[in-house]
Amino acid sequence: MQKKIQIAPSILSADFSQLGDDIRLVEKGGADIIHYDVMDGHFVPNITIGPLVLNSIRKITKLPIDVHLMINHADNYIPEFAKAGADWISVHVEACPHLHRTIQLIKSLDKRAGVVLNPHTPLSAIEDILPDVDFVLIMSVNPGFGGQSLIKACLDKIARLKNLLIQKNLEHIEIEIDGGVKLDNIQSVIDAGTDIIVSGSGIFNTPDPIATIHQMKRL
Ligand SMILES: O=C(CO)[C@H](O)[C@H](O)COP(=O)(O)O
Repeated sequence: MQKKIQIAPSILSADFSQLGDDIRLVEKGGADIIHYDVMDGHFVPNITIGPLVLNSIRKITKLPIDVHLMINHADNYIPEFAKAGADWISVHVEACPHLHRTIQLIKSLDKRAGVVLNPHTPLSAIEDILPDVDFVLIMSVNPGFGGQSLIKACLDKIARLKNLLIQKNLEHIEIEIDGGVKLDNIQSVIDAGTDIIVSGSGIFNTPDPIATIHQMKRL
């Protein structure tokens, strides 16, 4: 099944003093999705933004907002993120002891549900939850910070996940990558079988983010 590759700028690398303008800019540039990173200072060693900021940006963009929860106790916060305007919500397999229940909670709120794997976590950890999710997010850096280098072994993991989805007749599940994707490595990411490309510094830290998105889309 041929899927359209989608570009999801991660606002972690936006200028928060002009967040609305930066989101409008990437929307104008042809971004398909806005990627929204939530970090709690426990599951990952950094703290970012919560439902309050999400509620504000929901008012200024029509693009789907993809909320990536890098937090412990996700079940306690998912309803609030859903109410604040999330369209997609993903949770880490490493942070959710009752992952099936958490995925069902996301779906009960009519949101697209995703499961996320850290670079060291094997695909076997998500095999049994695959029929319940809409997308799988493969971390290609250790989560917590933007601007890191892509861990190349994660591309092999994407290729193996793609084969697994074909074998299991689950090709409708989308594969998303997050971390270290830039113009100079995006072709290898596409070749591995990725459907959704998250890029933060690779878009916002370039001189012309609109031109960068256009170039990414051309590839
Ligand atoms: O989840 C993340 C970090 O945990 C970010 O979305 C990711 O790192 C994107 O930033 P960059 O493209 O600069 O690597």
